[in-house]
Amino acid sequence: MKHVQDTTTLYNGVKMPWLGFGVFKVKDGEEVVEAVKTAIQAGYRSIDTAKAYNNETGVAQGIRESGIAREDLFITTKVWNGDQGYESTLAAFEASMERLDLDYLDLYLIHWPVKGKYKNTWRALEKLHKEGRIRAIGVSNFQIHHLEDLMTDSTIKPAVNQVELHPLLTQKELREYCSKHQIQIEAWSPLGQGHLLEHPLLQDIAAKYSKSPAQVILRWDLQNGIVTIPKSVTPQRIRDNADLFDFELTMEDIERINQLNENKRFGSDPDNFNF
Ligand SMILES: NC(=O)C1=CN([C@@H]2O[C@H](COP(=O)(O)OP(=O)(O)OC[C@H]3O[C@@H](n4cnc5c(N)ncnc54)[C@H](OP(=O)(O)O)[C@@H]3O)[C@@H](O)[C@H]2O)C=CC1
Ligand SMILES: O=C1CO[C@H](CO)[C@@H](O)[C@@H]1O
Repeated sequence: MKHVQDTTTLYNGVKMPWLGFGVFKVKDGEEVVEAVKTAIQAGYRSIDTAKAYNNETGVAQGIRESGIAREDLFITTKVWNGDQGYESTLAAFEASMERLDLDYLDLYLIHWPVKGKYKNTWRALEKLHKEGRIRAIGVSNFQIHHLEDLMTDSTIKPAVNQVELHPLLTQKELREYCSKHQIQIEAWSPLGQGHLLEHPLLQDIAAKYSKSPAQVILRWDLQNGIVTIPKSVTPQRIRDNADLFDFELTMEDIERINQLNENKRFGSDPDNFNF
């Protein structure tokens, strides 16, 4: 990847930017409007929201005010746990599209693998995809066993699996499984929600390249073939997190970062969540 707008090609041919802008915990209204505008100005072309983030309306306003053409953007939202099931997912999708002020969506994800529900939810996503309402459909927080189960009797396989992934949770097995099945891995909380930025090894590597620890982690994602979606409401950080294309980590430094894995989660465990 050489440029902020470079893309990965999903197995169905859809192009998805390697770098996206996450908006979890960004308040609807002025905060999210300004953050989205700043991100688009800094070169981000992908925005990751969810019904659960309660800011789809503000995301839409930020996009409108940025003046960018719709076809130049890649918008992701997600079906929330309480909406899972066939009919309720179809209704939740229409409500998200209304709030997002869109007539097609780039990527719709099942937010969490709700037991007994996610297969019927997937049927709804397949229908919307076949109708041309969504360019790519995928999942989030799916472990290998959830993916195996989903793919045993689905006609379309997920194009993306968005999971918690950062240097303390490198998800090696899941990444290998997804790579084998041409499912693009996308990292949520890539900066460990900000907790990883004081890590001595990351600070050491950052100093060597005259970059920040955040930039080192995001570059580690990109060089590992992982789509990444850092969040910030701080204009300078939004810009810095997209300034990743003037340096390259050596294989040795990538390996040093890989060794930090502790299987440590900052978020919930997909096998043991309760929302
Ligand atoms: N599918 C899922 O279940 C989930 C998906 N996500 C998605 O992933 C996105 C990213 O994850 P998120 O949990 O937000 O956490 P991140 O790992 O992106 O970290 C965000 C935190 O790091 C701080 N930060 C960002 N950039 C820098 C920087 N350059 N230097 C110092 N601090 C920095 C931010 O502060 P500040 O904003 O104050 O600048 C914020 O506190 C979410 O916004 C959401 O879109 C997240 C969780 C779950
Ligand atoms: O994306 C996420 C952030 O918001 C949700 C809770 O409000 C989380 O569960 C989820 O993983």
